[in-house]
Amino acid sequence: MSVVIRSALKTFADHAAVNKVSAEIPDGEFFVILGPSGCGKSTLLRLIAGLETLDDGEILIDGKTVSGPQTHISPEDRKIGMVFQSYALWPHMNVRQNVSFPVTASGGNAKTAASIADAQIKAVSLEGLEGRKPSELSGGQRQRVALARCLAGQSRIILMDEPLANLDPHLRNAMEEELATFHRMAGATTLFITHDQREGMALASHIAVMDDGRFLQVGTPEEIYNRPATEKVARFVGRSGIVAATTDPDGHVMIGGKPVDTGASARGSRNMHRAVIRPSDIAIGDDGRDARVTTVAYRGGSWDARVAIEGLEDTLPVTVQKRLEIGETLPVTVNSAWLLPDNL
Ligand SMILES: Nc1ncnc2c1ncn2[C@@H]1O[C@H](COP(=O)(O)OP(=O)(O)OP(=O)(O)O)[C@@H](O)[C@H]1O
Repeated sequence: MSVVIRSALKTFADHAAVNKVSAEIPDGEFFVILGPSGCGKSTLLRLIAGLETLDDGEILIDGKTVSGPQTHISPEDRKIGMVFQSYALWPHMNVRQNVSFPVTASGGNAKTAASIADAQIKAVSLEGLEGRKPSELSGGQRQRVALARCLAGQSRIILMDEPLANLDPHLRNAMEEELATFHRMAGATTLFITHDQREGMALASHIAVMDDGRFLQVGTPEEIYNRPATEKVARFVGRSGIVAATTDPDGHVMIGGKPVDTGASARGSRNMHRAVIRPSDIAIGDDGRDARVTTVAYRGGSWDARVAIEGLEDTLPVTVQKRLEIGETLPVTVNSAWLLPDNL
């Protein structure tokens, strides 16, 4: 089922938590809303779920208005599956009963419900805990029960509010893969919110980068990474350095006095630009300029570092295959860059 959001506005006191957001999410998408804490992600999801009313605008599910100026369909009539930060499990039911609840509640027989529940309990690696009550589980285990229950409901639209936030990194990676597999199999339209750009990039078919109640950019993960629309998007997604670029009289784009390839970037008519430099834009080799290492972090097999080049106002990200010391110098060449379109 498709979800269409038209100029959705939600204000708390004087602050627009969701400020005229629009998006068209086709059937079967894995749509990730990515943004820092407090940017309005949860409020937007709650509006789609029907847990909040709109101040203005409209939300349509499968072409039908569910929230609008004169309309507010109740959450239970929207037929949406939800996994929110608060797990909202039934405290008196054990794991199997919780997971099978959506099936029994919609009239499925006990045998079908148990077999669907067991498959989902296995998918989230909770076998052996079927008989436990939520109070006898860890936070991460409860989150997995909530996820399994949502998957068992077989809704055509699933809303997820940071469902993996309480899991340890190992389990989180495994659950990401489970989610991606489940999505490929079931094909339910999924709206997933996170402040973790790595997780968002891994799961999304499209990402909306949200800040201060607005969508800054909507695109595929590759578009958002390779062609960020604004400096905020470039800084929020992936590693980057953002520096001034100029166009010389022959039309070459120059960074720190050297020409760079700006690929598909639009240039506009101005000769001053802001340029985004990613690790893949940088080569390390003998004919480069001296760059001083300012930070280093081991990433398992490689090191992520930042380097400072005299005359450039931001440090640049590099990935190297050997240990570096802070303060040492590397020969660095900036080969390419993306010119930000927001200040053309
Ligand atoms: N019921 C409410 N009453 C008043 N203000 C609220 C309410 N719900 C949210 N807000 C405010 O609206 C803004 C957006 O909140 P929201 O929970 O949607 O952000 P978020 O991006 O989901 O954050 P997080 O990632 O921390 O959960 C915040 O400034 C928040 O304080």
